[in-house]
Parts: sequence; structure tokens; C-alpha cells
Amino acid sequence: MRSDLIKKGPTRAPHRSLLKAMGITESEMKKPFVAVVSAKSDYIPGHKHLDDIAEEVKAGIRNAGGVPFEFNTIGVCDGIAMNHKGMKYSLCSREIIADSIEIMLTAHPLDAVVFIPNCDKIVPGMLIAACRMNLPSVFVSGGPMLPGEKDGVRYGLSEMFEYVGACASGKITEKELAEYEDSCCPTCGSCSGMYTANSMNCLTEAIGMGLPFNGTIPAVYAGRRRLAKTAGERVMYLLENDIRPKDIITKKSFENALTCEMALGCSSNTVLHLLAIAYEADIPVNIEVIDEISKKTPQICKLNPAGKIFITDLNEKGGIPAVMKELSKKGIINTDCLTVMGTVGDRIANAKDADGEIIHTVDNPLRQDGGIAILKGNLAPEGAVVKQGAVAPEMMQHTGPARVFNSEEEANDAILAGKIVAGDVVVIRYEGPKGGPGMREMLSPTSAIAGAGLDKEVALITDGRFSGATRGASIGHICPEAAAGGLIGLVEEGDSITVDITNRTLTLNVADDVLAERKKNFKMPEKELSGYLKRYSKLVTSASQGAVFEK
Ligand SMILES: CC(C)(O)[C@@H](O)C(=O)O
Ligand SMILES: [Mg+2]
Repeated sequence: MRSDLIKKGPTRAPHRSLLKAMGITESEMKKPFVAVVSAKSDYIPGHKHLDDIAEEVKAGIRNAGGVPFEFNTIGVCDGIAMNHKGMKYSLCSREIIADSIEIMLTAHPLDAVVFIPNCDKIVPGMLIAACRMNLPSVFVSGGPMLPGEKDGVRYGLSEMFEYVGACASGKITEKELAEYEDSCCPTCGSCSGMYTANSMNCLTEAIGMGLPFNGTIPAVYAGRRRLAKTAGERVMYLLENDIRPKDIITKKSFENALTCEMALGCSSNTVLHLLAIAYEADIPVNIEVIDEISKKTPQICKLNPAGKIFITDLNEKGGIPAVMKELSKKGIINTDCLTVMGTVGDRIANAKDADGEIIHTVDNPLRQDGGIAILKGNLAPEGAVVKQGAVAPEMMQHTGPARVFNSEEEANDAILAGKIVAGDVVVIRYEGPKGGPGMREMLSPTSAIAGAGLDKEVALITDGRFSGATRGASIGHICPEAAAGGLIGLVEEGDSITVDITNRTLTLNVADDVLAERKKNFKMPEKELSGYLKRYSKLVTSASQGAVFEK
């Protein structure tokens, strides 16, 4: 046992005395020690209840003969961090989470791990750690929140952000805004749409590291507790049979996750996170591979923010196993992949058939290609990302004048003040991984545009990223970013920009000699940085590499 490093032999008497100080008995000393890595936090609605989940996990570990030890990680609620300096600390928390788990699992050697994430960056942070440590591991997330409801209409955090724009443009009153605020988030759990947290939890299931329905059973259902207990029991089986993350996370299981990402219309952030996990696991997945899978995968689900279907609906119609079953009919799922419980084929054998409404059939998909597209062009030679499944048909091809802003705040103020008009292409730059630093999510500006009723007439492009709750012609992750010398830094007010999502291009319609002249006179704006962000800005790679730290 790995934990024997601190348990066995006369030299470990001091170590055992410290273990005994925590109540560990002689008989427990002979059993496997299992880490329960929970991101419990009183300050994240998606994590508020994770102590309950951790208790079930520990019961499952004990049921199966292990000794659980819990430790915690940090976590950022992107909703609370949104639209202020706090969001600069969101993406970069992913690397801290991964590194802090490496520290704990090495300083305190344990034999196996159950990971309990829920919200956006905690899931990939823990998946990166699982690949790095490669100890037998199972993931069980906290589960999604139930959707909000007012006057018989369901809604999520996506609409809540849009109501701010609706209120600013006089479409709803402040009293109505307050009523929406009261009913939007009725339970704990990750926000109710196919936003980043739920996207990542569904993909954890698709890649095989979570049990069936890990991505979709609501946080407040008893089924979530049973899932947690089963995860605790299951990790002991994986330990006994020496099944490790790198036996499960392979090129083929990555293809399954990417195929599900496209079929589900996941958050654009999943591109960043899957690239980062692949990098950690040494699996050759890059932006081109993602684009290839996007081109051949039909989108068969369309959830909020692209519509009024929520994760709880997907759960009732058979969840990810049913989605994978339907996709397998097209031959685009690798059914022989191993998971933490059985093969993907076993899961499909027990899955429901697509209902045709929540989960469309592959013969009658919502679109022939995937929910996410990679765009390239002079503005994004290394790629840009759009959640095309949430773009209005009239915005799939759009040319308009650039309205240039050097920060999210400047753009948001202009939109809320009514300064952006139909036809405009809002450009928000110096918000990339290096330039922000931290690659903030532009949910407030995209929601202000949608809330003002301009989402069918205005496009937004940025070297920052988006929330999973963003909809509309919002093109992010422009690489290279402005702070790395990308062309987005040379765009001037009024320049013509063409966003052609159908043909997957992003073009600045300005002659090369004019751009060469601008480049000569260009001066990079300076930002005063300190603390972790200063270090992060120096170390982080581009979004098309997953915004990772190089190994
Ligand atoms: C706050 C949200 C909705 O979680 C967002 O940060 C996302 O990325 O989906
Ligand atoms: Mg987010």
C-alpha cells in the first residue's frame, strides 16, 4: 500500500502516533487509506452541501473496508466573481487546485481518492490532479441546482444576468428584477443550465471517471446521496483491481468526451479544460482535433441558456448514458472504453432510448455539426471558440463595424448606456489569460446585449472567455490574445469585421499594409500587476493550449 510509507516499520512509530492522535486504531492502520477530496465551501451555492456528499462517500469507503480521510480545496463561484476583479482569479484557481491536491496526496500518502467537485474550475482542477497522481480514483460531483420558476416559467442564472440588461433598457421594472432574484436559485447545487459546471460534470461521466448520472442527478435528490455512497464503495474496487485514471482517460475516452461536448452543446469553457486535462495526461488532443470532432458530431441536445430545457429534464430522459447510446448509433462512440464502473458499452446497454425532444435522435438532430465551433482567420490564426448551438440563425454570418474596448468594464458600461447599436461588433481585448490576466468571463456584457434585445443584431468578439450561461454571437478565446501581440490589439473603432460561423472564419477586413503601419506604431498598454496574478501572467500559455502552465 502506498500509505505504508507512513504506516509500516519502527521508523514510522512517530507517524503512527500522529495518526493515533486522530483516532486511528490498530485495525484501521492495516486498511487502505482513502482520500476524500472535497471542495466544500460556505461561500459557493454549488458547494454548500458538499459535507453531506462527503459523509456518504466516507460511509461507502467504510462499507467496503477502507479508512477515509477528508481534505478540502479552494473554489471560486464564477457567478459571485462575475463582472469585477474577482473573475481574474477564477480560471487560475484551476492550477492552484490541481497543485494543492498534488501537495496533499504526496505529503500525506494515501492509496486511492474520491474527488468531490461541482463548480466550473474545481472539476478540471481535480481531473488534472487525478491524471497527475494516477491513484485509483472516482469522481462524484455535488449535482445541479433545480431551475428557478416565476409565474409558471422556468429560468436559470443565464436569464437572471439578462434581466439586468432588460431592466437597464426599461423592459422590466426593478421590482420585477427583485422578484426574479428571489426565485432564480431555489436550491443548492451547480447552476441549473448546461453552463460550465454541469458541462464539466457531464463530461467527467462521458470520459468514464464518474458513475452513470454523475452529471445530471440534482443536488437535492436522494439519488445524489446514493451515488456518493456508491462512489465510496467503488473506489475500493478500483484499488483492489489496480484500475487507475490513466487506464480510463485515453485518446479514445477523450474522443467520447469531445463527442458528447458537441452533442450536448456544452459551455465553450470545456474547450479550455479538455485541452488542459489532455496536456496533463499526455494525450494528443489539440484545437484541430476538437474542430474535426465538431464537424462530424450532430448536436442532439439544446439546454438552457439556448432554450428552456434544464439538466433535471435531461436526467429524467436518461442523462448521459442515453445521449451516448443515441450517438453510438452513428458509430461515433468508442464503446470499448473502460470507466470507473464497467465499459461505455455496458452503460449504453442499460440506457434509455432518446425521447426525441430533450434528446433528439441522430437521424433528426438539432444541427448536423456540433454545438461548439472553432473559428480561424487573420483575427484568430491560432483559433477562436463559439458556442454556435446558442447563436440565433440570423447571426451565423455577420459583418459590422468594430466597437473597441480595452476591458470588460468599459464594454459593459457602453452597452448598459445604450451606446451599442444594431449591426455593431463589440471587441473586448486585453482580457486573455496573460493580458487580463486570468481570462475573465464576459457574461455581463453578453447578457446586457441579450437583455436589451440586441442578440440577433450585435456580435461580440474577445480574447477573454464566456460563461456557459452566455448565448448569442459571442466569439471568445481569440488566439493569439492582444497581450501576446495578436491582431485583435490592432483593431480600431469602425473597422469592418466579418464573423462567419457557418464557414468557421473570423476576419478583420483591413488591408495588410494598413495593419503593418499600425503595428509599427503600436504600444502595448501597461498594467500594474501584483501577487498571484503577476506570476500567473508570466507563466500561463495561450487559450488554444488550454491556458496551462508548461510542465
Ligand atoms: C456562473 C456560471 C453560470 O457558472 C458561469 O461561470 C459558467 O461558466 O457557466
Ligand atoms: Mg464559469
